[in-house]
Amino acid sequence: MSEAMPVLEVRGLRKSFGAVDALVGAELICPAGEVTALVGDNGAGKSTLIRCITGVYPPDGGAIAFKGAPIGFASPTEARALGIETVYQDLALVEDLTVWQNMYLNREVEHGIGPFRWLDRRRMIAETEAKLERLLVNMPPVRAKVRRLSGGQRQSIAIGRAASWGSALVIMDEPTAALGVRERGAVEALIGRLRGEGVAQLVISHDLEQVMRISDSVWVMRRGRTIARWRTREVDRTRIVAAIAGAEG
Ligand SMILES: Nc1ncnc2c1ncn2[C@@H]1O[C@H](COP(=O)(O)OP(=O)(O)OP(=O)(O)O)[C@@H](O)[C@H]1O
Repeated sequence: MSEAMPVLEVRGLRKSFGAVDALVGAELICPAGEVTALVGDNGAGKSTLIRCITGVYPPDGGAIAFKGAPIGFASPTEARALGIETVYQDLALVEDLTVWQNMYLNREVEHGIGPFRWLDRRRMIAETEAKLERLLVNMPPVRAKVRRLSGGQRQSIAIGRAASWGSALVIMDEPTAALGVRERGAVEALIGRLRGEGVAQLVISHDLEQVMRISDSVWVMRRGRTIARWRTREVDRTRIVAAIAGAEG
């Protein structure tokens, strides 16, 4: 399908919850520098697939390879350590903290040795500015509390944070579902910029217009299975809709 190096490759993934077979043969390839769209009806298995990739759920069968090496993530921490970051719909930002504090949440930089340690506030502020300025069009003040930011700014901060930590793969669950047209445009621009930097991005979206605008390939899931995959430029919306509904594949 693609000439680019696959950062992530999923083969025949299976996962059941009791009697519910959530995944019965999921496939996925996410190449570097590409936006891979994952689509499918409610309950198709998209979230379960992402949770298996990121170590939240152990799969029952199948294989996941990251940069060509097989992985069996035991925890989300391991996935993060390898460079897989996920932006969930709730964004995991702390409203009462500033932009820079959110950027360094659980990754605080300290000065000094032994008991004589303190947070290197100045460095964290400067680095947040440097990292986000490169990616964001309308950069909010890094000292502003997240509570005061617009929905689009929050989403951009969450994606920017995910991308800033040397991530090879950024996974986004409905990144613009709650946004207006302009804010959606800003987030899509950010996704475009990350693509230019060689980051592999996996985007779950119900918005097929958006899928056509931003993705390089589209993977369709239905009832736990990958049933279709295309290069985006070689498919149209009608065919994707038909596949989601089960008329194809
Ligand atoms: N923790 C769980 N326990 C039991 N069943 C689950 C669990 N998580 C998901 N399922 C079931 O697995 C199937 C796949 O669900 P999943 O959430 O992965 O679909 P989805 O494609 O992400 O849907 P949506 O677009 O609504 O988020 C569904 O039948 C769902 O009810």
